[in-house]
Amino acid sequence: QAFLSPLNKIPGPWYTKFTSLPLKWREFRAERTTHVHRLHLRYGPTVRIAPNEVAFTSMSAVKEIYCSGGSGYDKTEFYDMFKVYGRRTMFTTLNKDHHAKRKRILADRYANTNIVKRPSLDGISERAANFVQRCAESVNGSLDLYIYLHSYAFDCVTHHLFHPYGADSLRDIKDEEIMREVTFDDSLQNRLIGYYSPTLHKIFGKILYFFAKPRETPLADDFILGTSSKTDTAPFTLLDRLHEPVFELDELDIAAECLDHMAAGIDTTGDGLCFLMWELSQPSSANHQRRLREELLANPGASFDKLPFLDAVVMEGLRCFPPIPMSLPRYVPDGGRVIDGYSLPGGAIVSCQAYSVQRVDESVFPDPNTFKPDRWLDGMDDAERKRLFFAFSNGGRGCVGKHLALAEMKILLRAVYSKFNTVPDKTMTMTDMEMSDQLISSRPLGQRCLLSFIPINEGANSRSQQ
Ligand code: HEM
Repeated sequence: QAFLSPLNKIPGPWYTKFTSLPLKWREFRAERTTHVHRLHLRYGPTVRIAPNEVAFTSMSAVKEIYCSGGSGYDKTEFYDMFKVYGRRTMFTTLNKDHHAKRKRILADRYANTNIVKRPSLDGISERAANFVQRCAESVNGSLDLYIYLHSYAFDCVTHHLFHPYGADSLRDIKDEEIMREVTFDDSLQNRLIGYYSPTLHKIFGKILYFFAKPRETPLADDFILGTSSKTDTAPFTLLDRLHEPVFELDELDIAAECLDHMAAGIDTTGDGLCFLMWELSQPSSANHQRRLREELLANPGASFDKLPFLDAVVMEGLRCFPPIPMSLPRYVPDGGRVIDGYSLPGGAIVSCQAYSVQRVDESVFPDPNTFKPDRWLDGMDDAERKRLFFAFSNGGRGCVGKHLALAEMKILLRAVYSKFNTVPDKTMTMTDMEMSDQLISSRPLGQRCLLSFIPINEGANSRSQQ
């Protein structure tokens, strides 16, 4: 059968005609993203990565797979691994009609007009101030950003879901424990075995426990189950919307949706900021850090979304270090489709990964592995760059939390870099910051990121403003 597959015309290593084992091996080793990227560099923008799976990086493929008909092709059962409390949430619905129904309920709370409302933004700013307080306390030592940026993201996302019942993990150790439980989860291998071989997982589940831990988040479950039943949260919150009787969602549906959004909001924003601040702290970025500070100090009253260099820094951070760098798998619809000139049968799995989409086409992103915020300030070809920006995916199933995430990132960076220089702690190694893929997101391998915060004194201020 392998010899007759319509995918045989697609470039790729010979073994992908017969087996997906090399790909699965990389997944188990938390290295899928770089494996797929290397295949793109060797075989081009379209590459076969397994007998029934093809990866793309072109703009036309992104449009076809993720945007055709509004929300693109249906998701694959890969997303079953993210089901919570046995329920399907907006993120885990596979079929686009089911998805559209749920999105109609939720989208309003994530619209930019809702995010920029005072009580929503004030909550983010307060949490950024709590973070800066941590930085100030660490002066003359170092701060583990990995921990505290995840705390910041946890506090911000739960503020948006539950205010006034959001978490306060930057100041309260009990809430920090919840964040640690979610963030230090190590269930990748266990969940992959459950997905690829449910029978093996069932038979050896108990023995497996000692080698590959399942996902267990009792503290987070308690927090969500306790909080999602509240009916008096602020009007801008997601929970307020979910409780509207007209939607007829039961308690478990509501809890599952909230847990999903909480998880979606912690690692993504936390890791995105972590990789970005690490990069900004490198000697090679000293100039970027200086320019960022100059812009912030020269415009103390400007809105966080009206600062061009800050925007460029965030865009370039998400381009170089997309928190979800990995393939977002979709099924080719019945009847088959042609993508980038290749005929694909219905049921084939196709995907794009942000890490490669944002790197492979060097005519749009020259010198793709270098962090260069200025590329986003060059008016030429701006539309091309934005069309290939895939960190939040694209189309109707793209990230609903995008505006919230961008507000959190910019408000935090403004608060920090208006007050401090950052440099890496001497104990950090480059290996600590290598990508370690999880099911869909990637985190720093060492799960630590120590930086030193050096306050900007008045003298330095006036020098940098000259
Ligand atoms: C920098 C931060 C973030 C990045 C890079 C990011 C990226 C993404 C990506 C790539 C997807 C599509 C996943 C797929 O198709 O499999 C997605 C979906 C989603 N994101 Fe985010 N995200 C971020 C922050 C957030 C935040 C703060 C929230 C909010 C609470 C959030 C909630 C969601 C939800 C609910 C979905 C599912 C959307 C749907 O299926 O319609 N994300 N995100």
